[in-house]
Amino acid sequence: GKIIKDVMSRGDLGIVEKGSGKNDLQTEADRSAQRCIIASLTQQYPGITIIGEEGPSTETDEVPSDWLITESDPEVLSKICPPEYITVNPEDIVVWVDPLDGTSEYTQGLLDHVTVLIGIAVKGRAVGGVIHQPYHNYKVVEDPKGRTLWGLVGVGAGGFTPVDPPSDKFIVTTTRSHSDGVVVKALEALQPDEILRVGGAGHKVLMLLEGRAHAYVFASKGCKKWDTCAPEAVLEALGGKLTDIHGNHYSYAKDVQYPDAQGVFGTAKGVNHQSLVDKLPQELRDAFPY
Ligand SMILES: Nc1ncnc2c1ncn2[C@@H]1O[C@H](COP(=O)(O)O)[C@@H](O)[C@H]1OP(=O)(O)O
Ligand SMILES: [Mg+2]
Ligand SMILES: [Mg+2]
Ligand SMILES: [Mg+2]
Repeated sequence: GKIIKDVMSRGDLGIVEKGSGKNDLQTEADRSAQRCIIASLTQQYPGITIIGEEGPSTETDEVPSDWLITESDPEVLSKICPPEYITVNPEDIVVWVDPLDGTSEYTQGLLDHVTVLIGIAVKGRAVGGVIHQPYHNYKVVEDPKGRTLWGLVGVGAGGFTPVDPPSDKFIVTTTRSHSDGVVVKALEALQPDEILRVGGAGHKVLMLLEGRAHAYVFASKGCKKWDTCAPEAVLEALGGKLTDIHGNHYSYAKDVQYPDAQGVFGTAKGVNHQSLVDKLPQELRDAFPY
């Protein structure tokens, strides 16, 4: 988070177009935050698989020593770890890193849409996640400290206070920078009272966790495994659900294809996920085959 803020305050974002479609940018903040996270995790956990959005690191990728994070969150360490995670083999663990989610919005100054996502998959299932929001409350406080949410399926979550969505209306959140005709068709099928178009997969799941929307619906193949692993784990640790638009969980095993090719469908705790999925017309679902 600090690296992301430092790049922004220096003013030269170093934007590169990744060229794989519209609004697919990378900045110096994406590159540096990924080097920090991957170097820190690799040093502490050499036996696991770590996959980052900005590609594999190179041998020349020395990071400054003060970028190597070694401390742990005492709140998390005070919890009792479920036995299935204690005995898990490092080979069965994949960590999916999105060093900066919401890059488009970052370059446009919509800073609270930005999150840092670190998702932990065990045997292909997204079970652990950290969502760091470096600019949380930046419009209200002068020098925002940011906040860090975490969740582990079977343990719970922390770093924030969950809120239930309102019961008198139905609010859906979706993309603001990667929309198209199919994305809109899916929203229309759900007949929401309100649509909140905001950036970032992490940020949209925050909207579900804080009761600002009931569902996150993106009928498009633009998201990738690092966008959804951490958000899925935190959401599900608190009783929500995140799947593809057919209602099936993605695998986050090390050999999967990166795109979330069947879209994203997330719901807050207490929302009937399957009955919302069932509202999508068959012809729309047919556009997202396995
Ligand atoms: N077409 C796309 N090309 C590249 N990235 C995408 C695309 N669609 C979604 N994403 C990624 O998923 C996130 C959520 O999408 P959206 O904000 O449109 O709802 C984006 O911030 C972006 O992650 P990132 O910013 O990490 O590259
Ligand atoms: Mg990106
Ligand atoms: Mg992302
Ligand atoms: Mg990213």
